[in-house]
Amino acid sequence: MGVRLAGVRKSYRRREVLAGIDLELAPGRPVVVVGGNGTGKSTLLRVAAGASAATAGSVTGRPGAVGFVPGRVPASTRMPARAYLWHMAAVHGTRHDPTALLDDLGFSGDLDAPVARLSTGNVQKILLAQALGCGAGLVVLDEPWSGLDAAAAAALDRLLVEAASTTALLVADHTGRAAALPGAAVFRIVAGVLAEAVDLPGAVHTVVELRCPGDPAELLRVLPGVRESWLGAGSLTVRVPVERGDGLLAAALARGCSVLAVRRDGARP
Ligand SMILES: Nc1ncnc2c1ncn2[C@@H]1O[C@H](COP(=O)(O)OP(=O)(O)OP(=O)(O)O)[C@@H](O)[C@H]1O
Repeated sequence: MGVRLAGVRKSYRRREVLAGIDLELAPGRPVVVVGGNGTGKSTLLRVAAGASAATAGSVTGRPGAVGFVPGRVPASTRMPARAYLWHMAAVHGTRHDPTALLDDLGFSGDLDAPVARLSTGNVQKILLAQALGCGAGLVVLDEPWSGLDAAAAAALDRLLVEAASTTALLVADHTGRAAALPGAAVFRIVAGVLAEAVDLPGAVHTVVELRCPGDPAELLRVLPGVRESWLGAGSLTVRVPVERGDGLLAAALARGCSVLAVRRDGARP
């Protein structure tokens, strides 16, 4: 059994960032979250990893040890790198040598220097080593390729392919590398909920301009297949894969929208 997020919501003050996330994380099906800045990727990852509490909903089946690379460097990294790795290994309750992955990743810094004084790429390698080297049942990685040189990035590709078959994996990534993992399911967060898998390059889309009653964010949660949306003066424009166009139109009409324009948008690069 994997890790299950059900109806997960997260608000900061009155702003709801996650508005009902349902997600299953299990070995063999790495889940990749892509999308624009501020859509809630890091928030979702923190909640899944147990680093932040959901406002509502549940996360069940989370294993005792979670390997987590946060989007921001944690304060504990004032510790020397070696001490930090052993500290994290103790936190994870593992007997694995936490420095073992550093060679694979091409770590070139001083293990006795405080993590915070290492170069950006070497800090990232320390964070990856503690997350991937502890035998965790769940690994959550926020932009794991960030700051890595080409050799380290390729090494991480290999490590993740290996990890994904035995470990539940949740990755936020804008480089496109995680989406290439075998069996990857790719999602976007649209209006606080997970939207369907992102299309492969070359997919043909329909763009529909609508005038709709009510809250557009609320509507976007129920319109099927939306890949992108734009708010105009009194209109909402959405892009859907061409095969989802009819379903989108039917759902929009059922919600009282009128259709202002429909165009075929051709292949995207
Ligand atoms: N601790 C916090 N307190 C208040 N607001 C927060 C906090 N963390 C995130 N937010 C807000 O929640 C929203 C989602 O942020 P989040 O970092 O999850 O987005 P993201 O998709 O990971 O963005 P990016 O691609 O820029 O990293 C943003 O509007 C952000 O300002």
